[in-house]
Amino acid sequence: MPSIDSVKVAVRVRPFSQREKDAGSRCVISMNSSSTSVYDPKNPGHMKTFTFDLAYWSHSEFLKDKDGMLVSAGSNSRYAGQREVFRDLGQGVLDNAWQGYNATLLAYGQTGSGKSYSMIGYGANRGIIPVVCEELFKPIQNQENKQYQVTFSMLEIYNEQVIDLLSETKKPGGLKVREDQQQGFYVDGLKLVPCDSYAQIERLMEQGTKIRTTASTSMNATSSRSHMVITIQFKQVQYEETLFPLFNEDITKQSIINLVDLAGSERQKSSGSEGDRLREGTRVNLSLTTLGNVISALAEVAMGKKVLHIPYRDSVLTKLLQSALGGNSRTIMIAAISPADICYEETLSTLRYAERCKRTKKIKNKAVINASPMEKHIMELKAENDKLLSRLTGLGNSAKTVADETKELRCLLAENELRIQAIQLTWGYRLEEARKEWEQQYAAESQMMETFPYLLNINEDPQLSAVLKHFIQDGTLLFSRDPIASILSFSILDKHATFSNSDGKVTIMPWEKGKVVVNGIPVTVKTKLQHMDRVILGSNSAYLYVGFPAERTNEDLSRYDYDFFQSELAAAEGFSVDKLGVVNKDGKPDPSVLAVFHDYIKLMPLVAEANQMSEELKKELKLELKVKNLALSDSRGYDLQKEVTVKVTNKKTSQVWVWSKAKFINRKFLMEELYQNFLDGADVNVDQDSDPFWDPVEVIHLGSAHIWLQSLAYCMKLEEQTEVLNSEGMEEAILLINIVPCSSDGSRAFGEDDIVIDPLELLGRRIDFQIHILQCLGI
Ligand SMILES: Nc1ncnc2c1ncn2[C@@H]1O[C@H](COP(=O)(O)OP(=O)(O)OP(=O)(O)O)[C@@H](O)[C@H]1O
Repeated sequence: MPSIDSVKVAVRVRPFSQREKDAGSRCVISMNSSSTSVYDPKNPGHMKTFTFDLAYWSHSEFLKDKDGMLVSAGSNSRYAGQREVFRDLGQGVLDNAWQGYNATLLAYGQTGSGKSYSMIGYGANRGIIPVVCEELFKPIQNQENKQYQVTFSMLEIYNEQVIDLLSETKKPGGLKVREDQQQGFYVDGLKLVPCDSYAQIERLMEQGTKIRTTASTSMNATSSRSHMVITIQFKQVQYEETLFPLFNEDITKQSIINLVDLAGSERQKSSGSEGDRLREGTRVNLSLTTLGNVISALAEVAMGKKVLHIPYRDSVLTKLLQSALGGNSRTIMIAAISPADICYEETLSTLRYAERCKRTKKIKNKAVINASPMEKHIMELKAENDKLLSRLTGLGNSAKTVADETKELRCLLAENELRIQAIQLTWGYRLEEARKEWEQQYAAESQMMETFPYLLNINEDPQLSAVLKHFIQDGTLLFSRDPIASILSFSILDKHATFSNSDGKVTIMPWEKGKVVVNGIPVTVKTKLQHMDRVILGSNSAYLYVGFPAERTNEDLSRYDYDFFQSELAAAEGFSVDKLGVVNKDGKPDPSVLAVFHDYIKLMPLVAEANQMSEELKKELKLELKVKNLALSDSRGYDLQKEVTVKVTNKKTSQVWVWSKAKFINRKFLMEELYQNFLDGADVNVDQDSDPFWDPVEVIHLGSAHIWLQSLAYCMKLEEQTEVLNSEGMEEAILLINIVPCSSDGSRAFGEDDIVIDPLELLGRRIDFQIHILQCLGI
């Protein structure tokens, strides 16, 4: 009997991050039973309320217990920890699996909103995936007369390519998604590893995370741009005593559990970049956009509208999740949100997305108890043997022809029995092989760690940090793009740097043009490394150097996170919180200054990568981060006094334009797409209108400045002045000018140190200046 079930939606709000705390963020979320309200920080009276199946308050009222678990602080606390979330959502997935139903769990939300925390977890706070896997094996160990077959697979979808996270061999272009009448869509060649214990799954997840980290570095992307799909196939096999031993096995149920950690949702439309003409064209995350379209179409169906086409086939993710979304699976979505006012727009869009999912509830997926193709095959063979047996029994022994037929039937019977045996043997054999493989890998790494110094990768995504180790064995290690060295990284040159390990010392020697930074300082000569040195190779590959075992103490490696590396680099380049100035009465930096600082260090590696891509693609551009002073209160009502922008200079024509942070991030995705095509050998000659590096719309050439006299309601503020040589070799000034409305009394809303230029003054000098208007606020 098919069971009718629906899509379940839960929302979870996390605690403030350090950045949000530093920036003095306010919480804009409140929860009451299953309803979640979000307040507009710019218009506090305005509130929007959503109702989902479940709402988890994980923002406050918690404490850390002795094992490091976050638990509720007292009996009145509303805090929902990992245990509560598992109880409501994970347990259901498990129960489904035991009953033979498919189940799918999706986590949706902007980068850093807590998707991985809920799905995978951090340290003692284990998420749904590990607990589901562990719990799955518990009853298994206590049962007799039953065999349970669990296979595990882990894949990543990045830019519509499927990467097998359990396979060391990387297929160019990724694995293919194919369609089969019976199975639907499946990934051809995906490694399905048989498992018989939770420990094994834990190791596989570790291994998968390593490959994910390598892939994320080589593809020049953080994990927040890829979807991770873990699939567990769970098969229950019952043994029954029968007269014929080979017919003992009876496969009862099979369930497929998909656990999906989706890419950061803000990538759908990099908010704040709406005005950008290139935004619509972005295919940065086709899968996430298509998922939204599929959900919308399903929601329309649910509302009784006629929908001719549900676009499952438009992306890899929706192909793989087709049955989960509209068919044979029970589906749960967790919408992860940040509590902070600065994330208001993203939070609202996450909740709207979740609301659309909720509407698809009415679709009522038809969950059906499954039988696998292999089981079907065994059943067919058994059925055939049943027939052969009854024919055999019906035959007498007398006539010769009958004797011949009997012989033939017995042969067929034996053949089928052997086939059944082969299928059944495969499982045990595969299980043993898989176990041997991971044991070997584990032993090899442990031994290396006890012998050699190594480089530990540091990633922006905490899930992917400190998972890769590059051992520096006796002799030399060449860091290169060579895949054999398993260091495939963007902006790492064919010959980048050489590490040498001799006489108990490790040194690094950059090759010509190979960018190497140690502890924030660029190095060009052979340099000795000390235990815990921070090494950045190329534009953005960060590693912590862990010295010889004798040098190690019990230091806390987690202190050297990605932000630490970037802050150190920024400080070495002369940028620090102190330099930004603004302090409060208590002498502490103003939260807005901290926010600008965090933005700056977050954008630094991205700008370095963009410059690297520009160089390789011969775009002749120079990108630089600039901290811009905003008016104390500007037309957008921002109370920030500073903002980070990216200034782009065309080195050939000296044209200059400035991108907002959001626009730069959006453009950077598009640059990466172009760069990936370049790496794949495709033609990357695009016209200027579709060139993500180029931004002619933003550059307004004023042949003369007199147009500004038409409206004296605006003032111009000189941001920066650059002297350049024009095509005739004459010195020319480029003024970066910010235009803001004058306040009503005619005074200008600028800080004391700002140079405010009068349009009239410009008019007098129009012949001497080529003027690029960079931002026209409020116009
Ligand atoms: N419920 C929670 N309780 C405590 N800390 C949390 C919670 N949710 C998230 N965090 C913390 O917030 C940070 C960001 O969370 P997480 O890595 O899960 O985000 P994400 O949405 O998966 O981001 P990405 O898209 O980059 O993978 C982490 O440091 C995590 O420990």
